[in-house]
Amino acid sequence: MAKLFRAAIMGPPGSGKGTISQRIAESFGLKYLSSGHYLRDSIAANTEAGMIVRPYVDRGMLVPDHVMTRLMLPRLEQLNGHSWLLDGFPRTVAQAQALNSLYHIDMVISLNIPYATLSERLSDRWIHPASGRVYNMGFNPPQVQGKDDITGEPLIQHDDDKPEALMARLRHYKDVAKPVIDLYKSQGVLHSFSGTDTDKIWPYINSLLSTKMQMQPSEAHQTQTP
Ligand SMILES: Nc1ccn([C@@H]2O[C@H](COP(=O)(O)OP(=O)(O)OP(=O)(O)O)[C@@H](O)[C@H]2O)c(=O)n1
Ligand SMILES: Nc1nc2c(ncn2[C@@H]2O[C@H](COP(=O)(O)OP(=O)(O)O)[C@@H](O)[C@H]2O)c(=O)[nH]1
Repeated sequence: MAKLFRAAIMGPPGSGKGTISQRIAESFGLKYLSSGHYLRDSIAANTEAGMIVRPYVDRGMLVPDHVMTRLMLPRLEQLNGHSWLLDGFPRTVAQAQALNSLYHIDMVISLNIPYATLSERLSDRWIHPASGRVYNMGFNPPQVQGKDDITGEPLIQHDDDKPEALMARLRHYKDVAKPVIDLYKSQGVLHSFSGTDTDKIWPYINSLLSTKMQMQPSEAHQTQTP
């Protein structure tokens, strides 16, 4: 059986995590698990998890670590036997440590995108809430304006994508993400990408994943251990 590959993607809001994750999932067959989509779906469906996390998500606050790990780790258990890519989890060092205690993470992709680019992208971001499919009116517009390509259902914009909310989200992201990035750097699995265009960054990520996913477990282990 091929070696399972476990990866996570990090980056500020609007950095292209969702867009790149969709490409990775399609090109490499990894299961894509976005904690943000999961939380929003749970809230929309009024599940028990949704009711617990709603007060935090509605205020743009982070859900406490013990709640996040209690929700996400069983989801990963359901993906047993699959390679996966996580987006939005782990968000904090405590979440990364909880994940590390159960799984070996092969690769963490970190996206560094300038603030002006993030702000421009998010003001144009439209989402299909049921699937998490992401559109941008300039970069990847839907075939029919305001409608999801696959289902034809209406697209929505998130309130917190407005420029006035973005600066605070970004500052918060930097504070929380830095120690997580440092942790993965110290484990030798961090790969950072900078730029203003997803289409220019994507070939590098594509080729990195092609190389890493072809490696035998013993080779992969040697490169990842500092
Ligand atoms: N580990 C996580 C992931 C998500 N959230 C909550 O879920 C919301 C949405 O998460 P996400 O979709 O990851 O969105 P943002 O980080 O806000 O933005 P983006 O998708 O643009 O990166 C966050 O605001 C936060 O309230 C959380 O508390 N802890
Ligand atoms: N103009 C432009 N928009 C992009 C690019 N890459 C992604 N986007 C759009 O920018 C927005 C944010 O991307 P998304 O993948 O949702 O980022 P995330 O918040 O990190 O998950 C979406 O509307 C994307 O369609 C790019 O290279 N150029």
